[in-house]
Amino acid sequence: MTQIELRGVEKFFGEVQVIKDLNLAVTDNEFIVLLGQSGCGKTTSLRAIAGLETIDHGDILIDGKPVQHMKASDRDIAFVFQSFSLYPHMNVYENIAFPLRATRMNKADVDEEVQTVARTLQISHLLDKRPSALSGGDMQRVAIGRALVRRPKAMLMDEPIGALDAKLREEMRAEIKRLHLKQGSTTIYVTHDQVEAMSLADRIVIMHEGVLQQVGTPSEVYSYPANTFVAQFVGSPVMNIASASVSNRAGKVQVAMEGAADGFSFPSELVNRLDAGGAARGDLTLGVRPEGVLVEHEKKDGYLPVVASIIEPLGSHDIVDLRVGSQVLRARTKSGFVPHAGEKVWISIDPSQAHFFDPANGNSFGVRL
Ligand SMILES: Nc1ncnc2c1ncn2[C@@H]1O[C@H](COP(=O)(O)OP(=O)(O)OP(=O)(O)O)[C@@H](O)[C@H]1O
Repeated sequence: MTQIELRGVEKFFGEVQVIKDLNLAVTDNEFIVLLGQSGCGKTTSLRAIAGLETIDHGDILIDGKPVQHMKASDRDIAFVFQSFSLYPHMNVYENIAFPLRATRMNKADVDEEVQTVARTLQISHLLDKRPSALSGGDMQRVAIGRALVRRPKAMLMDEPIGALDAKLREEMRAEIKRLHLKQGSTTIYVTHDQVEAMSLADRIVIMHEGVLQQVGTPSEVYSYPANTFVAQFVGSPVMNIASASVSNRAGKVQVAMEGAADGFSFPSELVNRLDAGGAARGDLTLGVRPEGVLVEHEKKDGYLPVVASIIEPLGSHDIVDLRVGSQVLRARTKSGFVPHAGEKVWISIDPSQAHFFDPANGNSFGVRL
């Protein structure tokens, strides 16, 4: 059982505040991913939990006990870095055994633990090799093995597969997930790669400029982004974000993008929901993922004529840029559906896939149809 909690954690480097009032409760066996752009404070947060960095304010609790004044070595937390940080003069067996030898465990028990971890990570055949003879993926397996072998209370991983090439990253991602399902240890994992975050996390913590933006399951942050930052950070290609206005004329609700003569038709309940969500009538920020932009060759009720400007063929589907008023919406279509740039098509927005944000602060009104 390991729970980790951060309460009002703040951290300054000189004058610069890099963590601002961070509150987070990680439950036992949970796989939490800290996600955000470079410099948003992910690594500093992780290092603070491990005790590798001090904090200026707040509490860090492990199993309910404040640990912010405790030495890193007393927190019983394992840390896996992006650089593999193995001892080059030791073979794989000795690297994995090292943390156990430091606890003066007897030789037979050390051997049993090392062999078990090696089997779990499928590196038994590498035990007598030196790190220099290993591939990047195997080096990281060994680093993870060395972290796991002493059965820490929690595993902290800082971009552990960031230095590997794309194919190997995908493989290692699956392995880390398998390992977590098998071992079930409380894990906090840092990455700037949203695909990695979505595929590994029980819950994702999205950070921006030292401020936590949203915590949720991958499907929660994808389907109900709390603000435009999260909306555009999670999902690929990114969600379209556009200035728009909502009008209600003669019982017909229209959502018009800035600069467009006409609007898209929306069910009339949208206005009631936006009112209930606290949105002022009129201008707002519309968000829609490319799969929520509907494209037809022929005129249909509620559709607007537009011209395709750029087509990106991606094999399984295309991404088509469509100019609407002064803005561009990106749509996901079947491959070849819009054959050429310059093609005139008709588009609408699937009301059930529309998001509405406050243009003043980017926060979601929490309204979905
Ligand atoms: N030891 C330090 N001294 C001064 N500033 C630091 C130190 N460590 C980090 N910073 C600054 O704190 C901010 C947050 O850094 P941090 O490494 O936590 O971000 P990150 O989101 O993990 O980014 P990255 O993915 O690039 O590591 C950055 O602006 C960074 O330059």
